Amino acid sequence: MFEEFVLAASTADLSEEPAARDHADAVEFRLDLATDPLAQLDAYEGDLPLLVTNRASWEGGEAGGLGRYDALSDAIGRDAVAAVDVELAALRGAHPDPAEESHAAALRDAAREAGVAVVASVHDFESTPEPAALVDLLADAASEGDVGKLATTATAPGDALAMIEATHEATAAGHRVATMCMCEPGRHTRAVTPVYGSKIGYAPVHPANATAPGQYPLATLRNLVDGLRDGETGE
Ligand SMILES: O=C1C[C@@](O)(C(=O)O)C[C@@H](O)[C@@H]1O
Repeated sequence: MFEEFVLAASTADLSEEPAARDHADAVEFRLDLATDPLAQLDAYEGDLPLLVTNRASWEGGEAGGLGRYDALSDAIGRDAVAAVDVELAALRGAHPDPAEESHAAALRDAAREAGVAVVASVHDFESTPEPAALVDLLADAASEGDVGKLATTATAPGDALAMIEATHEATAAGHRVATMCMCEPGRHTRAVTPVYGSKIGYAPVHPANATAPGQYPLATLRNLVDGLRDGETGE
């Protein structure tokens, strides 16, 4: 997974999968936003492979404490689960609780054992650092996972340019990355960074269920990414 660009329909509700199938390559299942996530996984009969995310509250999600690793460990044992998201800060031991690092490392080992890809992720909910700092973050993330993912907050068009440049540089340096800016000034990066090597896009099936600010609806992002790649918009 992630050799080619993967468009993930981001959702807390796996019953959206049939609606996602026409446009998505995978489903990002947000365990932290879901009701009864393990029961939803038990009942899942969809076609699309799942990327499971249980975003920590200290990284902008709703999952509190180390218990979130239990749900992820359970999830990666399922056939439908092809990838798992783990926060880079935990993998790097940058979190104040040292148990985060050991839990994250154990989860990554278990994922590798199960043939499940690891997305090492970083979020900045305030700003977009300079391109050189972004490249460093991407290199760190890519070295900890099969893909290094970076989502930052754009407050001006220059932030989008910084992310595009960093995506290009990190990819040229041989790192497998996924990049995007959150918020309106950076929205177009979601369509454009795949041209420079970004390997994952995230979009809600229904705009009302967006999992981050500035996401395009799924069908729109599919159309934009494919249009930029193939020179056709499908319209
Ligand atoms: O990390 C990401 C990227 C994201 O924050 C976005 O900006 O699209 C959406 C999240 O659901 C996902 O886990």
